[in-house]
Amino acid sequence: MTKYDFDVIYLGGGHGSFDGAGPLAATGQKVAVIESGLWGGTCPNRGCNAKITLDRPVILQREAERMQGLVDGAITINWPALVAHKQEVIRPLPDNIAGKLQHNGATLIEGHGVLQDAHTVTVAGKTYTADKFVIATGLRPHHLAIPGSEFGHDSTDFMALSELPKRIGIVGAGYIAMEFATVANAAGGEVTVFMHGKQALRGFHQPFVEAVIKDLTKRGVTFIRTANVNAFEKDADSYVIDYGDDAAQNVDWILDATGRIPNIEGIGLEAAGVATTPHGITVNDHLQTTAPNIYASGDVIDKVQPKLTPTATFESYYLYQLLAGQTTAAIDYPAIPSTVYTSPRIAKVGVTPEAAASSDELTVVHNHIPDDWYRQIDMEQAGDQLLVFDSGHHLVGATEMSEQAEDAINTLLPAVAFHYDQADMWRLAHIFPSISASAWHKIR
Ligand SMILES: Cc1cc2nc3c(=O)[nH]c(=O)nc-3n(C[C@H](O)[C@H](O)[C@H](O)COP(=O)(O)OP(=O)(O)OC[C@H]3O[C@@H](n4cnc5c(N)ncnc54)[C@H](O)[C@@H]3O)c2cc1C
Ligand SMILES: NC(=O)c1ccc[n+]([C@@H]2O[C@H](COP(=O)([O-])OP(=O)(O)OC[C@H]3O[C@@H](n4cnc5c(N)ncnc54)[C@H](O)[C@@H]3O)[C@@H](O)[C@H]2O)c1
Repeated sequence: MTKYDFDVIYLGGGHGSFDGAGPLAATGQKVAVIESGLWGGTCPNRGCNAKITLDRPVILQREAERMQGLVDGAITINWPALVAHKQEVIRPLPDNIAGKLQHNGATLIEGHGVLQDAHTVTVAGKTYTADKFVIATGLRPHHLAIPGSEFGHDSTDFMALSELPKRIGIVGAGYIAMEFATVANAAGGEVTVFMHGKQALRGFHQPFVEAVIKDLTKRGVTFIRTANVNAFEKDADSYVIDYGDDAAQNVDWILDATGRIPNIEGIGLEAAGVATTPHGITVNDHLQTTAPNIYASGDVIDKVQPKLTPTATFESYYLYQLLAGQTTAAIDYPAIPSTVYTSPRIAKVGVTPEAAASSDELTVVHNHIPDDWYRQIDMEQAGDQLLVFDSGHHLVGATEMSEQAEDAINTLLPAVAFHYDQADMWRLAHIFPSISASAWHKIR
């Protein structure tokens, strides 16, 4: 038994924490998790799970649209019912996550934790000590520092709207802007996206991004490029977005989707000797901060890997293995996949086609999605896939724009992560017909 109350205390109860805290507690270590909001953090309550529930009818609407003639009638989205359904779906998640942690033997502490030194945290006036800490406090929405910024809302506010406003102005052109523009447009909103620069979704294959923008434009979304949004104003019953010299637009609701920033202030990191940058907590290749007994996990880390749930889960599980003494190795990240849940989606993993273009060792294979008989079933009319192979025909990267891109890319992950050769690829027998069989057919 250590001289501390706990072996490990986690600050924050999201994926960066609970995916590893549970298994660690199950080994018999004394583990506590502190959470100031909902158990499970952003992803289940106001991120991935919540968002994808709102997306599902959009997919149905698009599928019915493509299949007109085989099915009759357009699908319209009942927004209030959809938001209520989303709430029903996600309501049990915090209790489920908390219950699982407790079942594994972890102590749950509710409240805002503040480190007092490298071994002590206070929560609502109570003090707890630990041999080690894991900081997993995540990100919060960035708000533009402009006059009237208080009239802007964030993604959590959007997903809680009981009525969909008529005219919606979205500032930013990243994941949240593009996904929520898709949902709001499908549900009948008049959407304008104010882009900071010329490109949306930097980091994704731009021809795919432009195809999605073109499709959304055809559906009535307005994209204003290089909009210098410099003020929000109240105007009777509506709001005005000022975006340049004499350029302004009236809307009923404003989504400020200009990024997310790390929760590193007001939690005692300085007192504990934990160094930070504006992008988050500085860690070494063992996710150890500048205070040797304090680790960090998830979105709050300053890192090159994408700040997504699969990354947070991977880090959390790695820390479990490290703190349980099962490994001493540095973290070895796999290629982290990601998807923008527009319709069509854009998904990617590993080496990009852009990086491949500047290498003599890599080959890019192009597949046009509508040529695949399996995609013809639900009449996909647009979409492309780019596969990157090395000289030994190992798949090292893939990016796809299609209605089922997230599943097509997901199924290929083992080939990328484990460097499958042709023999390995043929050892797998996929359920047929399926999106997996369709995707694997293209890489063998
Ligand atoms: C709208 C939206 C959609 C998203 N969609 C996707 C998606 O489709 N796929 C995907 O992979 N990722 C998605 N993400 C990103 C994903 O949600 C995050 O990468 C993931 O939640 C990170 O987990 P985390 O544990 O690091 O942080 P979080 O889940 O944010 O957890 C941090 C927790 O710490 C708590 N906390 C902070 N400070 C303290 C303190 N001092 N004391 C106690 N508790 C504290 C917070 O309340 C929070 O619960 C989305 C994010 C958003 C906002
Ligand atoms: N499908 C997914 O996996 C998913 C979905 C939603 C969110 N997320 C996560 O949440 C994070 C936050 O999402 P996000 O869309 O807010 O961030 P983002 O970083 O993806 O996009 C931010 C956007 O805001 C713009 N911007 C920045 N400063 C601006 C300014 N001053 N004026 C106007 N525009 C400005 C940027 O150009 C960019 O287009 C993502 O990076 C991702 O980690 C993931």
